[in-house]
Amino acid sequence: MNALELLRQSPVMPVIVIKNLDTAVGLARALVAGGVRSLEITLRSNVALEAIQLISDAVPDALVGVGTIRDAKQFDAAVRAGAKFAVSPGLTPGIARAAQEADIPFLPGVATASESMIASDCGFTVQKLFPAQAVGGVALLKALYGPLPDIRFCPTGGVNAQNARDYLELPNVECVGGSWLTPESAVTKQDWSAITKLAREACLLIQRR
Ligand SMILES: O=C(O)C(=O)C[C@H](O)[C@H](O)COP(=O)(O)O
Repeated sequence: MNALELLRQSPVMPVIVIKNLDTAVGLARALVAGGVRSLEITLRSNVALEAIQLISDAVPDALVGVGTIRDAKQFDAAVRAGAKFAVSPGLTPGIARAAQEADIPFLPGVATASESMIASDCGFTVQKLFPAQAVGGVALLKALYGPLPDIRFCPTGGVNAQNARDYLELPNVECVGGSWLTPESAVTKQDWSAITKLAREACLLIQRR
């Protein structure tokens, strides 16, 4: 699977922080039950790698990836844990090398035309616009489409059920990312039916063009 095919799995990529390993499998199953298969497990907790391994083993229908990659070491550790794709809020030369060597889709984070061009130069033409709302949102993506029409984006950061559709209508957007499918209160209570409902609503609400 390449990065474009990854983004086409579902219109929304949940950005997930697993704090308690006991919630990992239930949360993944709840999202998959709602139609959301690609799961970005961020390296923002100390159990993230274990969670990637656990979900990969226990939920075969999930496509488990890693997020918040900040250096090459983390990239390699995530691949060893079973991550099937990787996402970063930015791009460094070390991460670019690790991603070129690894045989998994990688979305570098970009926020400007120059960053998008540098990432594209490194071979990554499918990118995460981050933090999407803060750096210009829909207007920025429309502006980038003129000079950089071949680049495809997954806007993330400030995207939610209310504005996701505006992003998905753009020709250079394949998928949006966000944390709104996994509210901490529902995860803590292990209210999996609430999570499944949010995932299902996201898939229904967000009509592809
Ligand atoms: O952890 C990462 O790798 C990030 O890039 C940050 C996430 O993309 C945002 O935290 C999601 O943003 P919200 O949906 O506004 O909560």
